[in-house]
Amino acid sequence: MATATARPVTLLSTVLLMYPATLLLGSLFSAISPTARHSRDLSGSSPQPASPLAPSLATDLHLSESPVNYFARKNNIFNVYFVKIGWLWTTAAFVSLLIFQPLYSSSRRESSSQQQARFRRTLQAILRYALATTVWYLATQWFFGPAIIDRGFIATGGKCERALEEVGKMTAGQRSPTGLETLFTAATCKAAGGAWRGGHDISGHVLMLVLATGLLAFEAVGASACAPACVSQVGPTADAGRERKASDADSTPVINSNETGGFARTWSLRLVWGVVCLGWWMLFMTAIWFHTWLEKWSGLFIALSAVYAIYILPRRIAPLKDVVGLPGV
Ligand SMILES: CCCCCCCCCCCCCCCC(=O)SCCNC(=O)CCNC(=O)[C@H](O)C(C)(C)COP(=O)(O)O
Ligand SMILES: Nc1ncnc2c1ncn2[C@@H]1O[C@H](COP(=O)(O)O)[C@@H](OP(=O)(O)O)[C@H]1O
Repeated sequence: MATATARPVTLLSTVLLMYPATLLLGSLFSAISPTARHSRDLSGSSPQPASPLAPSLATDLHLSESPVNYFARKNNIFNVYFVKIGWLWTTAAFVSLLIFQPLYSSSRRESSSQQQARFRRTLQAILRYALATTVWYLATQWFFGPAIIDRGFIATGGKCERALEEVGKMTAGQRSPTGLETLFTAATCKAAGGAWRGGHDISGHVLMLVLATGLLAFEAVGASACAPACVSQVGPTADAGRERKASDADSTPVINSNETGGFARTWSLRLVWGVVCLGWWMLFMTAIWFHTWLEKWSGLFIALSAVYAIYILPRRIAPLKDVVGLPGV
């Protein structure tokens, strides 16, 4: 058992390297692509120096207003309907695994110990999802007030520029607006027409996309690895499946439900891998068009640490494994 889990640790850690590789590739593309260079030329009026190491292309260069590339627009359809509600897609894909993968739900007859094992496995999968969700939520949505990303931004000297000016004008002579900046989050700042500038703005896109694709990929690989064994266990449904092959004419309700199960199983995996692939593509786009190197890498660092802690560390630390489990085991 020890060797069975030890080998994948190295393999899985290596697979995680595809994330930094994606950011590197994106930054490289951004540096050498004539289109990206053209974007930088257009932004000559930007207050920020434009280089792959300098603050944000799209965030500061207003690519959403004069986009050269479709994916450099903040309002591109994939950003609006996929990334901006990315955790909803992640949740839907994850839930589809729980419902349709035989690892978690099975129509075959089981002993009570098998049922208990399945129940425990499902709870552990939900716990892994809850841990990843908590990281996402605290980092990007709420952390006893503004999210960690927003707090980090303000702590490193960032502020809501235009909005502060407005508030400053309104309250001139009455009270200092300086303290107000801590009241803002990136979302409220932008909603108030302000510009979120100055500090270290950890990329929420990178953080969420790495966390979501990591979570789904590990869970899908685990569920797929088990699928053949889970489905081919001897049992009434499995027997029916074999009969189905022998005689197509002899369809029974059990056989149909088996077929429906296979269809749902396949499509739930397709949904998961679809979300993972699109997530990776949008990560690549963020790497090319948005943020500074450091902001992308800090987003990556937080997300990869979480993925490592949830999916790889338990392979090394047995008590942790007993609690969160491993996908497919
Ligand atoms: C101390 C203990 C605290 C415990 C906290 C527990 C938190 C549990 C939260 C439970 C929420 C579960 C929600 C699950 C269902 C959903 O997914 S609904 C949410 C749908 N919303 C999204 O998917 C939003 C995703 N978008 C973002 O996160 C951001 O837009 C972004 C991608 C990070 C980018 O942000 P920008 O503003 O564009 O920079
Ligand atoms: N791949 C992508 N496609 C479109 N917009 C992106 C993007 N990656 C980042 N952005 C935009 O860049 C800004 C900073 O993103 P983040 O900090 O989450 O990485 C956000 O702008 P808005 O907040 O104005 O929508 C976000 O929508």
